[in-house]
Amino acid sequence: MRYKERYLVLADGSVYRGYAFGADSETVGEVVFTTANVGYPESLTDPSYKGQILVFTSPLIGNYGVSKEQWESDSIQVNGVVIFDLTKPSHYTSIMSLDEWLRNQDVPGIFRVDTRALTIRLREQGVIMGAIVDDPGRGMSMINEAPSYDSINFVKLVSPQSPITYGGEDPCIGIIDCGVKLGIVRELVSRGVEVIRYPCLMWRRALDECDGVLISNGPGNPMLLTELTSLVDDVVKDRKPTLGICLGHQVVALGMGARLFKMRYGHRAINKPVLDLVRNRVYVTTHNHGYAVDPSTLSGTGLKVWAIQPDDGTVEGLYHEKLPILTTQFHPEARPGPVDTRWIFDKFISVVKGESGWM
Ligand SMILES: NC(=O)CC[C@H](N)C(=O)O
Repeated sequence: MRYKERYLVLADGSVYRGYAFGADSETVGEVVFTTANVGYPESLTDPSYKGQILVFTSPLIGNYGVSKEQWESDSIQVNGVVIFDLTKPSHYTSIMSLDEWLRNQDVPGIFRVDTRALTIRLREQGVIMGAIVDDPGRGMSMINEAPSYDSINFVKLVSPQSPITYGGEDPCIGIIDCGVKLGIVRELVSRGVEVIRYPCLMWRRALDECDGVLISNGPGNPMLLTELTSLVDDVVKDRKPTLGICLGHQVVALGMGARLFKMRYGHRAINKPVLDLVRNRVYVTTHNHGYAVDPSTLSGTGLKVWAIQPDDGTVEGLYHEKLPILTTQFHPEARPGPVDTRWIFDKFISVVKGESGWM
């Protein structure tokens, strides 16, 4: 089979040549990379990647195909996919190839890109807008016409329209769903509790109806979510046990008065060490974020750092001195990734039941 040529054009004018796979369409998005060497179905369906073109640094992607249990939402969420080598799948659970899946879901991919050169570019100069196109001449005008990634409220696009209930026993956990990964829902459901996902602007109902709330992960620039600061005010007022994951961690920090910043190229990986400063332990964790909390702005917020990323010192976890609030910048549900931090869900439920405190 002959593949047609396709191009990844970056906003700085650089052009990477490759071949087309997936949908026969073109796209624009923020170009980011993940170093995860497995878990491509989970990453591609993670709503936190909405609006981004995802580059896999691992050279072989697609070798075990796609199966439904791996999906973190009901569709592919990335705008486009960049890989080095595309292979035919071989796995007993696979129902289709990566190529077919992207085609079915109208998501374009490009393979045989020099992903090492591209990743060095993104690491050194930072993430950047880009386009996957068949005609490289069109790339720059598409990028110029598209709104920049940082200016779009993607949470609105991935938050559910109405509550979704999963059966279970007391206590009830309300997920304030800014684009929750199904892995987080599964972690809670598997512990036998009642779980309700609420549209993220319906937090008042979540706080009224549930015993504890989880503010979920989600896509885009958290600094645009100013309406969610009222959610944090209500969490403070109600004193309900709260867990914030990734975007949820950023929303809590923002609502408490801390500031956030955009990282040069973020953390997207399944093997990032996180140092637990309270327990003096290191966990290997899953990450997908491009923004982080500025630790110099935490004084006076009541928030304290309990975990950091030892390579660059980024804040990885916060807790409140007086209120039952804990947050993680990393993903305790993993999906994909190691399960070192699943205990956070056990702890959350015991805090909600009043059996222990967070720390
Ligand atoms: N996984 C997430 O929740 C990502 C949060 C936010 N969109 C960021 O990139 O930092």
